[in-house]
Amino acid sequence: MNDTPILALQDASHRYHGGGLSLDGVSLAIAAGESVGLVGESGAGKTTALRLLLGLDAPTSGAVLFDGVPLNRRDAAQIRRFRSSVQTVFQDPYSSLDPRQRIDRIVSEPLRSLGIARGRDAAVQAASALESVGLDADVLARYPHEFSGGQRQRIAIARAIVCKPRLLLADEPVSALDMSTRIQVIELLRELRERTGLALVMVSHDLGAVAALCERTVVLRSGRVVEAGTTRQLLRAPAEGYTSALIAAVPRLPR
Ligand SMILES: Nc1ncnc2c1ncn2[C@@H]1O[C@H](COP(=O)(O)OP(=O)(O)OP(=O)(O)O)[C@@H](O)[C@H]1O
Repeated sequence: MNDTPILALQDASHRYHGGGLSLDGVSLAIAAGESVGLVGESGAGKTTALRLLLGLDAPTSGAVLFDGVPLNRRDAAQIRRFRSSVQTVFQDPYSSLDPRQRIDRIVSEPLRSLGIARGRDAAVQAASALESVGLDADVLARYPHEFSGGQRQRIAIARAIVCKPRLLLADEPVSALDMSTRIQVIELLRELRERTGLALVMVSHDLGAVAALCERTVVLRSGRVVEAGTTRQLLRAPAEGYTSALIAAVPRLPR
């Protein structure tokens, strides 16, 4: 069995141009099939950590390791492997789908850009990805504006899983949705993970969503990890006052 994490931050720090440290010596590893929640108050560094994990920004010091090897944006072969293994879902399903493209083009885009499939093969795989998020193949010829927020987030998830990645990085994937849609999308992500073994890193303000989806939770404050452990343990008996305050800020959380 291969124990090397799929993706890891190794003592990673990051500084935006002209600013202070947005991330300060963070280590975090995600192994196959794991689910990790990243929580913390606004400005804690959650999105920065996710941007480093996605290779969108490079750490100022420390490293991002993909399958144990430092991620190098200039290594085209590695980046191609990375993109077929690590996919992402963003917060806003209204801005994340190109309004001028039909759903079949949107969902099959990773297959074409990664050279995995084209034409009829890509269409078949897109239809299958849509089916696995609970949408019929008849949505393929339609455009994003014809769908609700929850349906759009399903389409974004279909696009993310069409190339059968090992890890999904999700930045507030349910925050823009109303409560009942939120529960459905959480249930969909949970079911996808169970069925495919997809690993998940989720940034969320919603500790209820983290409790439902993530076995482990990492708490960030001012760019540092202040607490990390199983989500169950952390929610029941937080070691840090900061974590207790985050929990107390959530109106109704299953305990
Ligand atoms: N593009 C940027 N340029 C300069 N500073 C930035 C930039 N983006 C974020 N920062 C700063 O980096 C720090 C971490 O921000 P980050 O967005 O990672 O936090 P976050 O935990 O995701 O917050 P939120 O929950 O509000 O999205 C903050 O102090 C923020 O002001």
